[in-house]
Amino acid sequence: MSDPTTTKTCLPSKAVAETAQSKAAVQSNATTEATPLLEVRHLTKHYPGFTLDDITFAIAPGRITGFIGRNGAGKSTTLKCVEGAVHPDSGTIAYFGRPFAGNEHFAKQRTGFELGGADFYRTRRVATIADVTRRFYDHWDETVFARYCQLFQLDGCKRIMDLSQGMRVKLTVALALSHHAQLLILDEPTSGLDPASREEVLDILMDAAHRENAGVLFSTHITSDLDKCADDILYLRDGKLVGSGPLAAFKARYAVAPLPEARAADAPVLGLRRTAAGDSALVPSDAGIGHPATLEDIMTHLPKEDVA
Ligand SMILES: Nc1ncnc2c1ncn2[C@@H]1O[C@H](COP(=O)(O)OP(=O)(O)OP(=O)(O)O)[C@@H](O)[C@H]1O
Repeated sequence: MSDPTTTKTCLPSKAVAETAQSKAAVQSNATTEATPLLEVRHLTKHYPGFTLDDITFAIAPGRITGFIGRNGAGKSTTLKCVEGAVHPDSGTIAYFGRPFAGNEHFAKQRTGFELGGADFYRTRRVATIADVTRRFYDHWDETVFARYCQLFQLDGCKRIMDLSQGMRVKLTVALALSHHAQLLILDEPTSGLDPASREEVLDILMDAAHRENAGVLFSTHITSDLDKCADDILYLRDGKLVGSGPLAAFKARYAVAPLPEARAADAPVLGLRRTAAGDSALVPSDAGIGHPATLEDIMTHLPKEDVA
């Protein structure tokens, strides 16, 4: 890779000089393998007409968790509660073994959030956003940020409102990754990206997890994102967690068969999908019929009550 200092940015030279905080310093605070980076227990949030209902999960070091669910399932509400932007009605949130309440600064120094915040600063320039962000983080690494600016071709002189949607996503991912976070929490980081850029972002998340031992939690509607890189899955439906744990084990629970075959075998029909070839049914894999379900199959076979 070429010299990152040649990246086209408007970054103040003083900030550039404040380069290379020691990663070891961050990792000296690292938790043990046994301690989840993030532990959410019984999280509940009520809105009129919607309840995020008793959500419990944990994020471990070195693993990527894909957070999926249909529009309005409650993914962003969950992530905003975890970030502290929304106050839950009940439940507990702990980062690195410490309760979030009372330890927010500790948690945020070690966590990279990408929850769409850059959109609030539409008239500001990329370099200004970077400047504000670097002041907050004790372990901000200018070299890393410059490298991402170069990789993503981010122009520091541009205003947020003048960036494409994809460039905004790349900026927020770059900001999240530039302070040696041990945990990354990203809301739809690949939305609006072209396929090549999506691959770049996913590769970066995989590097963070598998080389740096960071934990990653990210929401997406793109099931191929998860097929590419997720170790674990959280599946929300109507505010309830209906699936969690290793992705392979989750998928192995399901099979897909033509509806008549499912009926003939007296298999429980968990979901239905209308196709040109006829109705297809999502069934438990131990029914012994059909073919293994893909994640896309599981997501697109609607619960029977939603189809009726
Ligand atoms: N501030 C709010 N006030 C009232 N209702 C809200 C608020 N924020 C979210 N909701 C509601 O909570 C529900 C879940 O929304 P949320 O944005 O968490 O879903 P999501 O899974 O992230 O959806 P999408 O995939 O479309 O982004 C929706 O019914 C939404 O209207």
